[in-house]
Amino acid sequence: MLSSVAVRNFSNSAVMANAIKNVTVIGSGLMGGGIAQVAAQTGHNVVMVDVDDGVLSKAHERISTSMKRVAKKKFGDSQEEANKFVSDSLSRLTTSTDSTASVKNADLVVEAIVENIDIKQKLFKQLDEAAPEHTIFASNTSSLSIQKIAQNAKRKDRFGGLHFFNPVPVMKLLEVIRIPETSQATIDSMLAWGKAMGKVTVQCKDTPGFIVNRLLVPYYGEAYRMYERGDATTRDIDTAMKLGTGYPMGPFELSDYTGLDTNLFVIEGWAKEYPDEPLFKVSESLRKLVSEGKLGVKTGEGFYKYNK
Ligand SMILES: CCCCCCCCCCCCC[C@H](O)CC(=O)SCCNC(=O)CCNC(=O)[C@H](O)C(C)(C)COP(=O)(O)OP(=O)(O)OC[C@H]1O[C@@H](n2cnc3c(N)ncnc32)[C@H](O)[C@@H]1OP(=O)(O)O
Ligand SMILES: NC(=O)c1ccc[n+]([C@@H]2O[C@H](COP(=O)([O-])OP(=O)(O)OC[C@H]3O[C@@H](n4cnc5c(N)ncnc54)[C@H](O)[C@@H]3O)[C@@H](O)[C@H]2O)c1
Repeated sequence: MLSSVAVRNFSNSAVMANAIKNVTVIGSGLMGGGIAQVAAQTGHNVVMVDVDDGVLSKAHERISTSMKRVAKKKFGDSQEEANKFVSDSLSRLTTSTDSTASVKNADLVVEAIVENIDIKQKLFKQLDEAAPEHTIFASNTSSLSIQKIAQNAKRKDRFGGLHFFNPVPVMKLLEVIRIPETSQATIDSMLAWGKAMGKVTVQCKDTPGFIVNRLLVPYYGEAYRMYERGDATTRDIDTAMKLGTGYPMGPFELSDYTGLDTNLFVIEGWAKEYPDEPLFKVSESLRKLVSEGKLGVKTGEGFYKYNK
């Protein structure tokens, strides 16, 4: 359902931004769960979609735990207010395994499924046929081109990137990405929604890695190469970056936190696309850890060991 400021002339960039009330988040993993959580916490009606009910119920549990942490911080000693915040927020969150049915009332669809171009393209083609005309589509991709993801969708003026950061309930930044066809009304709606989500927005063209990951990838790469040459240990590199620059995590801790499979997927894609760029060369230590199933915090071991 659209609010009274809603307008339907998407070809006119001067029109007022659409107020986004109903949000569908496709993918309920690390990122989709976080996006759905924050959207529900900030008063949006949210449908969260994944491939089966088992995955969705685990995601619902994680969201509920995280919401309690947020509520504790927000309301301190007032248990009553904290409980109300959690139950009101959860009442706005529903789940579904049917992605096409889930977009019937959506003002905005945020896709946060696996980082695979073919699967993302296929999904958006189906959604394009099912969603109302006014619905805005966005991808939370870390590394893929938004233009390529949008390839099979007709609504290119209502397509963009909304790149959140992990953990979504904590990280304040939202990158808003435009492709050449994205209308100004769509950008305005996405910026307004980002603000309503409590995030600080920055804008960027559809360039590899947008702002943050374009800078983060060479940084990781240098750290991995320093370790592989034996110049310093992972622990000392992490300590140096935390205490020397004030970063909350060093590059190896952050890699384990994000997931080494995700890191490998990103860098292999870029190495293939930009074979002459030495900054995008795949790291052998990363490749080895992933081949051994050591994916970081989620599997109990990556560059470091974790208690599961
Ligand atoms: C050559 C080869 C190179 C190959 C490299 C390829 C690289 C590819 C890179 C791409 C990867 C994709 C990246 C993605 O697209 C973009 C990103 O997301 S980048 C990652 C961004 N995130 C960060 O940088 C996180 C940095 N870390 C932190 O900010 C903190 O460490 C932390 C995670 C917030 C945890 O903080 P801690 O203090 O350690 O732990 P606490 O548990 O005390 O938490 C602090 C504070 O936060 C609250 N909190 C934490 N987690 C949650 C949660 N899930 N839900 C709710 N609240 C949470 C917690 O309650 C605490 O609050 P407080 O009590 O302090 O008020
Ligand atoms: N992990 C990060 O730190 C991070 C940060 C920013 C952006 N991203 C991007 O966000 C996206 C999701 O990453 P993630 O870390 O949450 O992954 P994840 O593996 O934790 O979650 C992906 C979820 O999508 C579901 N899924 C897969 N195909 C689906 C489909 N067709 N329909 C519905 N659900 C489907 C999976 O079952 C899984 O639950 C990726 O594009 C990733 O690049 C990741």
